[in-house]
Amino acid sequence: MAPQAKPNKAPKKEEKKAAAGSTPPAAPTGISSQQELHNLYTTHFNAETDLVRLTRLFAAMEKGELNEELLEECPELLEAHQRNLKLKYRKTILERSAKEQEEANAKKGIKTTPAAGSSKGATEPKKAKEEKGEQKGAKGGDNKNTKTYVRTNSDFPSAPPKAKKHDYVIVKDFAGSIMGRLSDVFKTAIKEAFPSVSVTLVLTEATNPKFGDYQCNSAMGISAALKAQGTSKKPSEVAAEIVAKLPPCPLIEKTEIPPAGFINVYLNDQFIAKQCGEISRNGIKLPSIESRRVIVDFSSPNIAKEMHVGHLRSTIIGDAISRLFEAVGFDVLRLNHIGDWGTQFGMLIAHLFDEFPNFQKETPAIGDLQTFYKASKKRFDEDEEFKKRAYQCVVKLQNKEPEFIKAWTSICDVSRNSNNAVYDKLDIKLTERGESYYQERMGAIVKELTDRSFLREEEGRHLMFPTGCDIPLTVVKSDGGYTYDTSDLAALKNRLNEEKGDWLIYVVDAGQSLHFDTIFAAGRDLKWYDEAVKRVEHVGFGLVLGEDKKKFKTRSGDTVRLQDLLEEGVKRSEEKLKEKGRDKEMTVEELTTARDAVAYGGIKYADLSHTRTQDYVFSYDRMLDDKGNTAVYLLYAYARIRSIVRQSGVSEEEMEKYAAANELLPLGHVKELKLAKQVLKMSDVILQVLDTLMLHTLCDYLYTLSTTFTEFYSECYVVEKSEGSSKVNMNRLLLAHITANTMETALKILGIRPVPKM
Ligand SMILES: NC(=[NH2+])NCCC[C@H](N)C(=O)O
Repeated sequence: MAPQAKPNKAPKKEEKKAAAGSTPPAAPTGISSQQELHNLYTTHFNAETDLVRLTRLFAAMEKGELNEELLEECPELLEAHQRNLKLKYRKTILERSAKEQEEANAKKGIKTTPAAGSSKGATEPKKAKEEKGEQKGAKGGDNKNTKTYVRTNSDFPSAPPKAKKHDYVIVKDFAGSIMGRLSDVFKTAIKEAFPSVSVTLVLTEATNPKFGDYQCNSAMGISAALKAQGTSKKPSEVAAEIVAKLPPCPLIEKTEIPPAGFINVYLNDQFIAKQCGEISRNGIKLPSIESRRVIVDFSSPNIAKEMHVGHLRSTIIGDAISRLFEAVGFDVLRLNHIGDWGTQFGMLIAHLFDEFPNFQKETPAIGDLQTFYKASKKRFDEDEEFKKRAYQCVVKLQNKEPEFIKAWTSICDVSRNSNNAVYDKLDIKLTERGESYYQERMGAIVKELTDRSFLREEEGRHLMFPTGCDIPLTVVKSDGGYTYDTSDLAALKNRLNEEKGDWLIYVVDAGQSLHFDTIFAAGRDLKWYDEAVKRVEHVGFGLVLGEDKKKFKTRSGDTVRLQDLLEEGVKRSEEKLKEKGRDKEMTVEELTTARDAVAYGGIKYADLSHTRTQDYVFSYDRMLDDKGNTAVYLLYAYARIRSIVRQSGVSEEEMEKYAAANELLPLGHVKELKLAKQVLKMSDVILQVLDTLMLHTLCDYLYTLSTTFTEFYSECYVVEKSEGSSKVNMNRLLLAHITANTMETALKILGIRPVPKM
């Protein structure tokens, strides 16, 4: 966050050191133990220093102005503060999921004690909306090919709790979505069999092949709902009645009802053969979803401060989310909301004038911006005259005086260049739209809030208190300046109204969840958007930790430069490949491609394969391990499948010909079927990730896909050799081919470059 105001400035580090380290007054003579007294004085003196420090922190805390910089003076408090933010974040998530559970139970007729903070009023609108959704689904159902299917969270009960309402991700065409098609028939059957009860469909993948491929677990809920209506029916009876009403469905081979009342669903082999045939003819088809204009705010580092690992997480996650949206045909605007405005530019500009007086004529050779920042900060803290000049620079910059704009641009350019180097390496595309972009718009926001009486003045500051939020937004500071809150209000309105975003996403560390909750609450209070129509959400993530489980830092305790981190990854990845003797089998270009794919893919995958909301430990050794759920493993697995296909000697054209001539890809071996079913799950995984924005689900899927391939390949020959002659099993070859294609699609969504040779 670009600090825009620093009212209760922390004392200079040097001052602090001097105070704590100065010699205590000499002890009076005549005391038995001089040393003891000396110690006492020292303790007292240190306690007093501590007291001053804590009082200052306390005062800031009371004003709600505690920031990380101030907290750095007290590491314990800083840690507690961060823990507190995280706990608050988790609490919100838990409360929301409790509320959802309560709503689901209410629908099933199960009574629960209301969760804290939930009310009747809160559950009702959702229900009404769901009913509206159902109607929409029924209406769209008239047209066979373009069904409108309104998904609700409960279609994927295994999904993590939701943060926001998701009812408006509308699937137009199921393409390969097995879950979608099964939901459709089960919903129809339930509605027909039990028109009086409204329950949410519970459909899951079977956890064990003993229970079939999928399971419908709605009978228990319906049985409970019927009981509440005065009818007694065992879940197994309910299940039987549902099954009796199932419309004919080519997907289903058979169903089974164990005594507990589950409905086990077995997929039809013909259907699998048909789907696989279609994929081998037409390629992987992802479900088609009603197009959305999505705005993804990610990466968003601050100028003048090096991009750090937190920004790296945002960059990797935000890019993968954007790629996912692009893959399903959304209109995506990738925004880099960089911190390029604020009072810190005063000291940077003043320093630039001194260090590079010629900056207007030639590009200043600032080199490392972090060093430049540190130097100017030191002067700012130590030199009153410089500080005064820095403030004047801020005013002149704000007045848009050309010389100052030029200086600001030069500084931004340096930062931009070093960030772009990182983006280029990682194949990341972003549109830069930093805080400065909202300058004029912030004025308009303040006017709107004032005119509509949303601001309250307190000690010269203009605050907004959004409904249900503990901490107000500081819209105007006492010195008349704007804050991070103001720019985010302006950005929110701009993205909703001017950019016409249907879905706004902010990929920012979980520590800022309070900030975003408050901003979004303000947007709703101001009626800028309706939650039922637009999805606006903070996609938070945990910290990056070092192998010591502490915040990721260099040995000397500095922030790790991303350039260095990437370089180190490349170095280690090359060493790894050489260790395996790959350099002897590949050309120099092939080795470089593989090296970079492993290094950058490894870094991305290590991040994406961890549950987003949790902290994760950054470890080169782990990410470059070729065993387990890692990018290296997947890249090897992928290259191996491609090589199996290549070595069969069957060309792409021959495969295409075969696929065109055979509508079905008949598969009989259990391992063939297992692999085919895993391939066919891709669409459902995509839909699930669209709902949750939890990319580790896609990683898990990929990993299972490649281990399933290994199982298949160890039992099923693609090329059968007997007595000098060899015969290619074309169905298996095509199955291998579509497995590799599926992997490629998924890897690309994750932003990982698949390489045909490793
Ligand atoms: N719209 C936003 N606030 N986006 C995120 C900005 C992140 C901010 N620059 C930081 O480094 O913490």
